[in-house]
Amino acid sequence: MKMGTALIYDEEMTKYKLLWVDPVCKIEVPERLTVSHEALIKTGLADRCISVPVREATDADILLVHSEEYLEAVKKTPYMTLEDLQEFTLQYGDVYFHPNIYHCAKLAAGAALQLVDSVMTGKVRNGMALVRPPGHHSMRSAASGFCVFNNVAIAAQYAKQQYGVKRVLIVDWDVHHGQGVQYCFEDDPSVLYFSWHRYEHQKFWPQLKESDYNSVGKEKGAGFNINVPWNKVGMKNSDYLSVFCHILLPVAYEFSPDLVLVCAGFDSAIGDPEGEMCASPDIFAHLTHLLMNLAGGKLCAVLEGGYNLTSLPQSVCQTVQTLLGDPAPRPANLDGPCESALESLHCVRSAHRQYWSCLKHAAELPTSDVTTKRIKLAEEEEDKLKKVEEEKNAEEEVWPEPPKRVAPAVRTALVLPNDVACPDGCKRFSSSEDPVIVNKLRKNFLKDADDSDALTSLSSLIALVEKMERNEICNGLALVPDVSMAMMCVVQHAATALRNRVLVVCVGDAGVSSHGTEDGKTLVVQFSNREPEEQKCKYHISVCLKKGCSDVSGFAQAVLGLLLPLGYEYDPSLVLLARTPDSGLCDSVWQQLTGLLQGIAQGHTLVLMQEAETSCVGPTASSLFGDAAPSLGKLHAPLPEDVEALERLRHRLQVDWKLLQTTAPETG
Ligand SMILES: NCCCNCCCCCC(=O)CS
Ligand SMILES: [Zn+2]
Repeated sequence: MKMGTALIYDEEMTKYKLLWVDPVCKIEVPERLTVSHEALIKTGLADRCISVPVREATDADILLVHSEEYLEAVKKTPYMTLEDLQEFTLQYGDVYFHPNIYHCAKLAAGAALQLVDSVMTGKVRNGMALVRPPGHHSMRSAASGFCVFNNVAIAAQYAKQQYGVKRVLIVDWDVHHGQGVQYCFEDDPSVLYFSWHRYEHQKFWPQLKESDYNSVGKEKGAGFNINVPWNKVGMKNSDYLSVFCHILLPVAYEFSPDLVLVCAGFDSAIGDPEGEMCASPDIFAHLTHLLMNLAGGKLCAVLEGGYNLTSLPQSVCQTVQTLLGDPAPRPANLDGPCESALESLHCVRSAHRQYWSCLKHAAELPTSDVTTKRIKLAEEEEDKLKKVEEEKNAEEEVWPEPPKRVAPAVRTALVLPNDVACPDGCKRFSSSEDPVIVNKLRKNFLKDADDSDALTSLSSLIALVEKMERNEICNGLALVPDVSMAMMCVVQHAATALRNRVLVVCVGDAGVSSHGTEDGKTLVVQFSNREPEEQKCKYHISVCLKKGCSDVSGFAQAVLGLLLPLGYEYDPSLVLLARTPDSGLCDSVWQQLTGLLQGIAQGHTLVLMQEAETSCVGPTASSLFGDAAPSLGKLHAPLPEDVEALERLRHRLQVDWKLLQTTAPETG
């Protein structure tokens, strides 16, 4: 039941601008919206979306967050002279007013509400609103940071009030701290606010103590406010993905939101004069993908910041193309988080370990804050030297255009025994018996070479892999007589034919061939409840969970905090996902796994299942076809021994796999 993606845009929101000289505000220009919308049109993405009109937020909508006196004051601005507008602006910081900005601010908030309506009524699955003025800095009775009304905070309150939404997750990937959102929900356990932001030990705007990692929320809201401070500029894709895998996703799955709102600011992308970060626009394809299996796929992205008129439209397109379900591009060389990011990651995880069972075993804060101080002093020295350097070249950054993301003609192909029905939307696949393949199979694999249906399914499987390699088919599912044999067959074929690496994810106790793990052509990650004999090597990883995969939260944390980082760092061209009937995995967890893994290898996921598991064909096919996986519901605490085992395993593997690191290496 793949539903569409809403796109909300109205050119009226381009009709206000800065009317006087103000070096801080001059970057917030109407062109931000026009270049973004034009890029969506030029790339054909706009036409694939469902266009939803804006509306004006009503007074009642705005009063969900803001005070009457503030609203009444802003209402007067359309009638002000230029001098009055400048006078009025002076009472706030880093923001400007214009005769038409009140109108546009109502449209920006109204656009977010239209998006919530479209998603909550099931008219669309997800969507994006291109708006200005942005919202996440505005507070109950104050404008701030180019923001007038807090679009996303209003949308969250509206969703709770109008649709009885119990839990809202707000992900703020803008490079600034949305202090307005934090203040609005800091004592509210029904709204989990996550923000990363340039901080530089409180030296960066808005220079608030409460933007640091130890602001975790207040009273009942303690634990429901997560701040990830970036204490250096130049953060890259690895830093962003690490924080998603080791902080946001584990907590988000434990929280199990009914709705996800994104403060989609793109000033966290390379080239932006505000953020001065180095993450490439395609990272937003992955950030979006990683959120799309939460809340049954109900995701509303609302534009916040983004001031580089080249990286902004690129990032917007990457986000919308992922919302539409197109496969994400392969993440370019993820070389692990930097030391400063690891510091922040460590501090955030330890500040929140008392609130979230998935973080229970996170390492303590570095005991001697001497260490932290020493690191800080060293950093400050280093930064002073680099500062001049950075100021100069923030604007001169160059980066490659994000790679084209072509969705194959066929999305999902199934290799099924003739008596098993093919779910609608998917394509039944059987290969012409290619004699070359058949003979090779006969020779290498088949015990009794005349086992014709094994031969048929294996040769179809190989043919399917070749079509995936040629990007003619995106992903596939095969019901096979013998999962282990099929796995070995695909791995051996891939090792020779495919230019690239294969990630083998095995759920359950199928015998897994270690072929290709010695030279890294294959990475095997096996989940089971059997204690592994000594860990074989860097490319053959056994994850032992007490109750195997039947413990939802233990398995979920293993997938989010271990499998995903490994998969992203390994960056294979094919993901082989095999399950055996003994796996004990329930459908919804299996669908989450199948959904999440499609962010890797440009979505080339090949699922292998035992022929007997026909009941799992439907759920698997729907996930491969791009439907959001059903929510897992609130996760209870994983078994302590599982969390400890995962921490030990991660600690041991992080030497080889940098995306598994969660603490800064002990400084000497
Ligand atoms: N060059 C660095 C100086 C700091 N400028 C901060 C101005 C407010 C930015 C608000 C914003 O971008 C909303 S997303
Ligand atoms: Zn921003």
